Amino acid sequence: MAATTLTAANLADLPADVPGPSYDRGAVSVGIVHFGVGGFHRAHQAMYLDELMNQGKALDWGICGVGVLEADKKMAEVTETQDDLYTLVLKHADGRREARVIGSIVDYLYAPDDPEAVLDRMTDPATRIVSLTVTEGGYHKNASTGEFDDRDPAIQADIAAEPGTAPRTTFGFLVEALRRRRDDGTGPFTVMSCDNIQGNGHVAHAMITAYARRKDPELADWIEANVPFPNSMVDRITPRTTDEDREELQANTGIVDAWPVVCEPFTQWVLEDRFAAGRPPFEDVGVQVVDDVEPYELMKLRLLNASHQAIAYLGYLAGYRYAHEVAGDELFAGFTRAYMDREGTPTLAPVPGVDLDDYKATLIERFANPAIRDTLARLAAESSDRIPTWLVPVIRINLEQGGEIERSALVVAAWARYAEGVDESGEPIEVVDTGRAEERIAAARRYPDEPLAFLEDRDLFGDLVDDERFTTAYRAHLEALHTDGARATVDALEQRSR
Ligand SMILES: NC(=O)c1ccc[n+]([C@@H]2O[C@H](COP(=O)([O-])OP(=O)(O)OC[C@H]3O[C@@H](n4cnc5c(N)ncnc54)[C@H](O)[C@@H]3O)[C@@H](O)[C@H]2O)c1
Ligand SMILES: O=P(O)(O)OC[C@@H](O)[C@@H](O)[C@H](O)[C@H](O)CO
Repeated sequence: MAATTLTAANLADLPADVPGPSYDRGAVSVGIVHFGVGGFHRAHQAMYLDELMNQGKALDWGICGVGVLEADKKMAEVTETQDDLYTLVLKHADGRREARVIGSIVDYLYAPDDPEAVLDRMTDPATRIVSLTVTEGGYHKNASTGEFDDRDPAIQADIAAEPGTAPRTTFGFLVEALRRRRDDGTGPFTVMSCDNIQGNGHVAHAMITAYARRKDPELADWIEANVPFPNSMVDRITPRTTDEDREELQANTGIVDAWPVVCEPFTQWVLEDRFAAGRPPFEDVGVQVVDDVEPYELMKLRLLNASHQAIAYLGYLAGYRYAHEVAGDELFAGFTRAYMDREGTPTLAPVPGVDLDDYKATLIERFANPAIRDTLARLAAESSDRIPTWLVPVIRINLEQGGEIERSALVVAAWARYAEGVDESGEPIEVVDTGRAEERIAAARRYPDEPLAFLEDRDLFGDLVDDERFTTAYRAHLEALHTDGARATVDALEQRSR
């Protein structure tokens, strides 16, 4: 098969079964600036925009991506070489692949190279939405107090900088751009968070205004009064792109793409309709535009994301390395479903139009899709941002209402066991937890002398360490994980609760 390097000039040479943009990309203008162009943004928001553009709509809502981290340099290089084009490959469970080339991202700026160019884009009146997928850690929210946490050195540098100085962080760019737009009368843009955070819009609002208040209280008041931060629930399992994905794409289609995205066929986006200066007609491509996103996002975070945590640590300790292996193992699938039914679901309000039994069954099927090859390492990274956000609220509510906590306690214990950094076969585990890995590993290794040491961090767990019902379950599970291993511990728990 002839090789086609993915560039604008080569779009006409794409194979017949890989559609490219049907619209004239030259006619697309930027309306959205997006921070955090990673796998998920390219599989989700940019795909929805591309679908709209294929319908001849939203051509004034093109995306300009922005990267603020050193690690984003690679994305800058690839977007430059490929005219911002990339291939999105849906992997069906039966082995089928569906590929298409996405054209909705039309520019990419690597902020450290030219911060003023980013601010120029953000202050252009044509920019009406600034969207974010900057991970849970990108919001600087202290999980325990719920307050803005200014300990990140880059955030501290941006707070200390004089007004008008080029920022380094996402918050720095947002607030400086809003200051300039207020001062020159351009007016606000909408800040649209698409991260997996409960109340992602509310959190973005609270943290960004808290940051702004540290720099300029009047500006913070203006942001409070003028900038909308709609909440959203976003869903599509998007693993990291691997070299095998690149090679497979080339072998199947001839397309040479330095950074394609692979993901599951399922996709969902539920979005609140609060925008300062208009929005694309998202509902025309299946986005659910609703008044209140909360029931949907709690359902997703406490069932899907919290279950991912259950799968990650227990599965890894048991010797698995991929999510589908764990979800395909009856014991672990049963445990995960029981967590959902007995601990996650009782904390949820009814979700309009959703049958939760179907939803949960579909989740196990999605996790079990063997084509996705989502690694447990991805799911087990950044645990300090994830367990407190998704699982600790479930535990708290169940403790308050006398509900079950056994399985959640086992997941937390499995995190502690995983954070010791050695698996059940004595192999080292790479614990990825930005800014916290060393401290988490040290706390985990205080077992067995201090069995509750891992829970003592109140930033992460609040007062769980003081709750005897929780600590009794946690201690027993942690001990069982050490003496019997993950599989036997899960098995014993499931036998007991039959
Ligand atoms: N991958 C998924 O399955 C999935 C699904 C739903 C939602 N999400 C959300 O999207 C986020 C990103 O996931 P991804 O798969 O694209 O990850 P990724 O690693 O591919 O990309 C993450 C992007 O965020 C940027 N980023 C990270 N920390 C940042 C910070 N402090 N400030 C600014 N930018 C920062 C990175 O530079 C990168 O561009 C997740 O954390 C989650 O909230 C992901
Ligand atoms: O990407 P994170 O850090 O929010 O969480 C890891 C996974 O649970 C998550 O990426 C899921 O795959 C995703 O939320 C599915 O929509």
